[in-house]
Amino acid sequence: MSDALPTESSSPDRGTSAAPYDALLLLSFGGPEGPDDVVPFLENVTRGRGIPRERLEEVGQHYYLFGGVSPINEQNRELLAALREDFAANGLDLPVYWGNRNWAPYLTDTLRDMVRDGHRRVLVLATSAYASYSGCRQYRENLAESLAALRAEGLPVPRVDKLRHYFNHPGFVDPVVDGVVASLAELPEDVRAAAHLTFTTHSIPTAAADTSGPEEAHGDGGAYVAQHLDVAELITEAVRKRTGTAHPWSLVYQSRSGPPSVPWLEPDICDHLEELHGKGVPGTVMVPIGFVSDHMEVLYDLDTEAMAKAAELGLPARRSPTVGADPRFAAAVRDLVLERAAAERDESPVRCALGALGPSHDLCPVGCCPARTPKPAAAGADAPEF
Ligand SMILES: CC1=C(CCC(=O)O)c2cc3nc(cc4[nH]c(cc5[nH]c(cc1n2)c(C)c5CCC(=O)O)c(CCC(=O)O)c4C)C(CCC(=O)O)=C3C
Ligand SMILES: [Fe+2]
Repeated sequence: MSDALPTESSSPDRGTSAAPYDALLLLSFGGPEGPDDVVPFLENVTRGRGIPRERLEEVGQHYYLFGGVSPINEQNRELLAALREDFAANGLDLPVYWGNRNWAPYLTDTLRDMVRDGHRRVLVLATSAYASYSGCRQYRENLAESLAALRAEGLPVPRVDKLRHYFNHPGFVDPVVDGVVASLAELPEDVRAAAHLTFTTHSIPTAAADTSGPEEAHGDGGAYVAQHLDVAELITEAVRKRTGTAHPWSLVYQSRSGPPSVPWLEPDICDHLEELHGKGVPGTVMVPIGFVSDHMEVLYDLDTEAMAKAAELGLPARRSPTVGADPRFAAAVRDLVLERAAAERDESPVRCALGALGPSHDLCPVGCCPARTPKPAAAGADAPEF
């Protein structure tokens, strides 16, 4: 159980051995890099997922507004560079690769390269910090599918493990706190002290939220909502320590898709901005804690749509940055890699985590974040063959 693990709020010295691992794989979503990529990208994302055609056309327009380019790939290149730099500077000799679910470089191609380069024990960093089907199990399904493809090609199949959820690692949280403090300072002085912190994340179907994480661990909203609430609370407290102000806050949702008949997590951020304004709140900072970089869901759904809503209401608003390629995040990944490597060597490492929930599990338990239609998933307790 995670609550029995020794926990620290800052990283201990862990040495430099990643053994038994021989490579790290950055696993992400992928995004289009030009107008011709947009439709094939959206087809990849939505294959078999029942998203209405109108929603797809609408989301396509979001990408065309930015020349058909999502910033996510460039941001992952920057994270890759930050990881390599941090590892090299700290004596961690572990090659880092990058593969995506929905766009080149595709996961299967990257894993094939890794195997050809001789790697057999691969650790995976997914660019989602929380538990959920979309942010965790779906990546594990992608891994299982790619490993099966390699096996079908007659290649050796590496063993893959996935790093634990890092939403409450100080290297993920601290840069966000800095960003919130800076964004508050950019609000007009007369609204700053009473400004509301609007924490935001991706909406998902309530059924997916309720079943996220280990089944027995959480109530309504599952691990997904519980983890976001924990992060929101600890960021608010860290901001209070820095500014002396206990800002009121809420957790809201964005980027909903799927048919209206299916319930998703609410309130939507734009409805919430209206509500805040109606209650006389003088200003807000939107804090996208659900995302690891300022990709399209941030650039469009927050910077374009939610900002337009705030302007329409006359509500002063700022959007604080995501962690991106912050060197503290790169150092956090190194800490998590060394922690997991030590755990694999049965060394009972100290786990670094903030907040009330404690460090997340290393190995997703059987049935964690279930899919609507069960598929093989690698890197979990229900996937011993990988
Ligand atoms: C929890 C979560 C994260 C965070 C965790 C993580 O990062 O993994 C996330 C990230 C992202 N989602 C992204 C893009 C899209 N997500 C879609 C659709 C969906 N996302 C969902 C959930 C999540 N999504 C869900 C439940 C759906 C419905 C369909 C389904 O069950 O799959 C669609 C289809 C059209 C639409 O409905 O919007 C698109 C285009 C991009 C790329 C942005 C860029 O290009 O910069 C990123 C990082
Ligand atoms: Fe998404």
